[in-house]
Amino acid sequence: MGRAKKLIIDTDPGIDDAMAIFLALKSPEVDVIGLTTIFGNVYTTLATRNALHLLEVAERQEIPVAEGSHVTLKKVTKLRIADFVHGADGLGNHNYPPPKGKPIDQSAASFLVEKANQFPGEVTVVALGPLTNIALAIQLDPEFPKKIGQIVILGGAFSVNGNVNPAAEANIFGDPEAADEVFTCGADILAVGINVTHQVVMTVADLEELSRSEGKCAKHVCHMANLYFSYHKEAYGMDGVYLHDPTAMLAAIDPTLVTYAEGVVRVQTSGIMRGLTIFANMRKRFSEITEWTNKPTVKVAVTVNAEETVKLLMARLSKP
Ligand SMILES: O=c1[nH]cnc2c1ncn2[C@@H]1O[C@H](CO)[C@@H](O)[C@H]1O
Repeated sequence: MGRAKKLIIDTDPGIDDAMAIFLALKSPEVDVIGLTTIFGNVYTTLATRNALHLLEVAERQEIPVAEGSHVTLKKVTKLRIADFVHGADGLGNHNYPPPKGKPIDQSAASFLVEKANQFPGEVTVVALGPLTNIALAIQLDPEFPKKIGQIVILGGAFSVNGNVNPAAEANIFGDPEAADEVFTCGADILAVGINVTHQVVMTVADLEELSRSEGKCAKHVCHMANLYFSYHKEAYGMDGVYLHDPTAMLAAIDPTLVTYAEGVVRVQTSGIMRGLTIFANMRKRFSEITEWTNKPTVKVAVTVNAEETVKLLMARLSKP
């Protein structure tokens, strides 16, 4: 095996974020060099606290946590927080004790820029929340898209309904202006949308199996997961949960788990379809110039090996 891929996780923990973070920490293919935090499932301050808590549970406190933006790219402070999915504390309403660790004295955007400069072309960012920090990194250093290795985005609803409303997926809806800036920045981007993550489900039986494992992270996931399961029962009538963030993380770890199409993605930033992601494939040569013309292309995941994805997540979380 080659050298481990350097990874920064931009995250708003979140129960499925917790699974994805633990998964990365238990995966030899990647070396997690930092966590950056963002609002989304919780406010940014709580995201930072939860990131530090999860590193403590995994006994990986040496990994730096850089706090991200508290507001959207347009400085909007009224945010939509998904406490009804993850609980008021973001981790299933258990009010875990405050972490001992502290975030580093550097913003998320500045940390992202520093690492991209320190290891040009070598750093993968897995973005599990709204894309504000990544957009701020691009504004801070316009060369960031060229210097970052890859950005794997958990976000978007490509040719399917959203989960905030029929148009928009939660992470893109959280900051559509940032998302449009990131999708068109020219970096090597792989977007994993809910059209793909809705195929990857952890069942109650999977959870029970996980709870029998000796893994400390697995046990912690099981402790947190109840509320996430009851939300899916209520919202979708299902006895299982969508593995959004772990699927994006596994696509970064093992790209062969997904197939993708390549084209230009633009994000709707106004009106009733704010947050809509529209992918233009390259098949038609439009006679007119459109908002997609001459923009850099990105990769958008189309299919996923769901069975293998769930299996890998379970195996890795179960490691002691
Ligand atoms: O209904 C919802 N509203 C807001 N956020 C949600 C909802 N369902 C899931 N997520 C969260 O948003 C990301 C995927 O879109 C995931 O991080 C998931 O935990």
